[in-house]
Amino acid sequence: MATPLVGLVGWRGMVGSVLMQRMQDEGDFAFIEPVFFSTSNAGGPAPAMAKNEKKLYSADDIDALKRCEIIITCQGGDYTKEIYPKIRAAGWKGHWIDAASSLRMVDESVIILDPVNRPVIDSAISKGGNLWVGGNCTVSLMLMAMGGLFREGAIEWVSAMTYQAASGAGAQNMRELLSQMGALHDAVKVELADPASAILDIDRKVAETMRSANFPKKNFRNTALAGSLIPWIDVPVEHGQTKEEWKGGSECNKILGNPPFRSAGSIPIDGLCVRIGAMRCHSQGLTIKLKKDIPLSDIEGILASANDWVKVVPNDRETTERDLTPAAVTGTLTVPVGRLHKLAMGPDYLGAFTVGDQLLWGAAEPLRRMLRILLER
Ligand SMILES: NC(=O)C1=CN([C@@H]2O[C@H](COP(=O)(O)OP(=O)(O)OC[C@H]3O[C@@H](n4cnc5c(N)ncnc54)[C@H](OP(=O)(O)O)[C@@H]3O)[C@@H](O)[C@H]2O)C=CC1
Ligand SMILES: N[C@@H](CC(=O)OP(=O)(O)O)C(=O)O
Repeated sequence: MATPLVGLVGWRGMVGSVLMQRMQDEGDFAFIEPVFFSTSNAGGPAPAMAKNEKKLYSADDIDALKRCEIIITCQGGDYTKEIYPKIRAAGWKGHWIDAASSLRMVDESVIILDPVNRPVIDSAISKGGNLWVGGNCTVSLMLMAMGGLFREGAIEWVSAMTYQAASGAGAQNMRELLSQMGALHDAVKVELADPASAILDIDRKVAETMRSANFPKKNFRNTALAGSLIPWIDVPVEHGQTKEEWKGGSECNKILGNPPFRSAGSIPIDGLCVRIGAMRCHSQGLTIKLKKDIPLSDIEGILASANDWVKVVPNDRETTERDLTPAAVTGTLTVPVGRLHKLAMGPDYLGAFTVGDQLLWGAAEPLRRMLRILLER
């Protein structure tokens, strides 16, 4: 391919900014002619990565979008729902790479996570596929961690209990989490400075503060996250699940190229999704029913060999406290998996805990890797 025009939409948002940084880190701009789009500042200056296309185009301008051989969008689902049908109706045959969930489950899309499903991607490319959608962050991070056991066909079912960061709810929610932390600290800072103060007085003041009307909680739908948690993510769907929980089963099976979730031949994957006060790392406690008893040392080898980013953390206290936390993982591509041990239910039940940065492998990284796969064909 000659240097292709690649349209970038949503590049200044939270996911888009992480994507731009990763593309710069990996030298991706050397292989493309970027064309930057905006929903709010058409005609303004494009960012520093621009080469010949120095101004921002309107993200609604179908003719400008159609010039691009590849479009990457992190603008969000509403944008995708409006523009994708229009650009296809206008006859555009280029590659659309999307962070939003809107097109994940349509027949013609592939959910991209190439360290896990490169054969599914390659097969779609050979058949002329041109719609590539990043997976849900929790799903992608679980598959990056457990990809080895899925690849070996060793898993009968998975229950994933999640501990999801504020970033998954958006930039405003990250800010609100910090405001909540600050408000709680402010409420008791005098008592904290006095070593003789009573801890139960501090606790009572903290509880009163998080329940008070002026506690900053608009973005979290009037619920405290700091000092608390929220066991509900996204809208309700069928079977008592939230949409985030439904994505676990539906998207995992699609990524792996299995029959659809809840149909014969698919892997049951289900659990409860919970928002906690981490900034941008999602964690998950996994219960895995294996098809047979596999020795723990073999399991560790299978998991560690699956891709270059998964890291098996020994099941000891010191290493776990050091390496298997959001604080250790945030801002990195490493996906540690640890607490590996056989559960009391039997030798074919595996317990595991994994952590991953939901803006990297959970959002931006699969998109830029898909771009490179298309450029390197
Ligand atoms: N947050 C997440 O964890 C994940 C999100 N996604 C998907 O990515 C989409 C985008 O998410 P996210 O990046 O969090 O959304 P953001 O709200 O951060 O950015 C979306 C757009 O908002 C506009 N915008 C308005 N004000 C600002 C501002 N002050 N700073 C930056 N941008 C601003 C920008 O468009 P413009 O430049 O045109 O004005 C930007 O592209 C989501 O809708 C979702 O579909 C996917 C996986 C994970
Ligand atoms: N829903 C996820 C974030 C997200 O954007 O997911 P999706 O890409 O499936 O819409 C969370 O709250 O953590």
